[in-house]
Amino acid sequence: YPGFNFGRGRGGRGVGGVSRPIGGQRFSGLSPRFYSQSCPQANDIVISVLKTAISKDPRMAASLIRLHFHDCFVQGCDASVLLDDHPTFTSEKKSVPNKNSIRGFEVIDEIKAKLEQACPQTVSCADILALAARGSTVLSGGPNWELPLGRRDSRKASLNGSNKNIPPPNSTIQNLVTSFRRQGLNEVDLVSLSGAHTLGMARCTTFKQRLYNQNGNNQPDSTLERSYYHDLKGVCPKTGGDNNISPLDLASPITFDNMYFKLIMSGKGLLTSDQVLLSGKLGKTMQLVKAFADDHTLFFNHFARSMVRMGNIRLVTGNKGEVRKNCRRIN
Ligand code: HEM
Ligand SMILES: [Ca+2]
Ligand SMILES: [Ca+2]
Repeated sequence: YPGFNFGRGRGGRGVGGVSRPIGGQRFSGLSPRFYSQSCPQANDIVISVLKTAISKDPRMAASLIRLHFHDCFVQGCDASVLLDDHPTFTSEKKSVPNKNSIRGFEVIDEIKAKLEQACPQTVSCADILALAARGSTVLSGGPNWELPLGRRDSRKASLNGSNKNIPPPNSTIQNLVTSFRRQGLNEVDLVSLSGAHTLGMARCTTFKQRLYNQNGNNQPDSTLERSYYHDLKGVCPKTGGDNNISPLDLASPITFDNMYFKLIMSGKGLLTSDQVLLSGKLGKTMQLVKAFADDHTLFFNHFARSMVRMGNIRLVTGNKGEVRKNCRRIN
């Protein structure tokens, strides 16, 4: 199809060369068959490394899914999140949402090393993040989907973008909708992608405010269920313990299921940003939380679709990019 720049992994141009906004379902310039000639074993290699990593550390699946999210929301899905400090930019690893928080870099390095052996300088680090997120979802019991590939790696990172674009855990529902909309994602994407919190852990510092002073009146968040509130105080005391961790889904933290939404229905969402999907008085997100709590297939289908949409976020203009040899450094 003319103008589609098929398989070249640049994207950002719509039909007839007209600039399009990022994200959404608009054509991304990616293809699920991008590596079918150049590296047909790419996904198998990813899965085999993931299997070992997740069996050693079951939380790793969660951490890798989150890494893809934190990449895509900053300059698009270009592996900017993987870059270490460089003379011309500061690593995104130092941003407020990422510092002492994101993990999984060693697993990405291991996947990259195996892929460089099998197919030198072929599979981008940005695609590795997307493949690792999908593989982690599947290996945790979640949905599978056809994954568009052909992303290119950035030649810079944006610490500032990372601080600005990744929403904080105390976000209001309006903040969340705005933040997702800025990436070309809608309320449905917000709710389905938040369902990734069916896996993984969060530090005390990310939910402490809810326990002790949610509204500046030294009172807990009234939307927090009582017994859960008491349990959380045990993990997260008023002073200290900031790095203690608690599961985002207390019932099934290493299984990808719709338990997250059931817990929100009973006032047991961990973060403000989780609970406001229901309590924020926004009809659309409230209805979706209920629908996903009732129907796990509906959630799985939406999650898969929204992951593809998130994975398509890219810059409209910008550098040509490259396929990095080492995900931590530009070539
Ligand atoms: C809607 C806005 C979101 C907010 C405010 C948010 C916030 C957070 C916070 C604060 C943590 C805990 C971090 C820590 O304690 O260091 C976390 C963990 C996590 N987030 Fe989100 N998140 C959001 C959306 C997403 C999305 C879209 C995904 C993926 C599609 C995602 C996947 C995860 C996962 C899997 C974890 C657990 C990570 C681990 O255990 O290592 N989150 N999130
Ligand atoms: Ca990025
Ligand atoms: Ca779960």
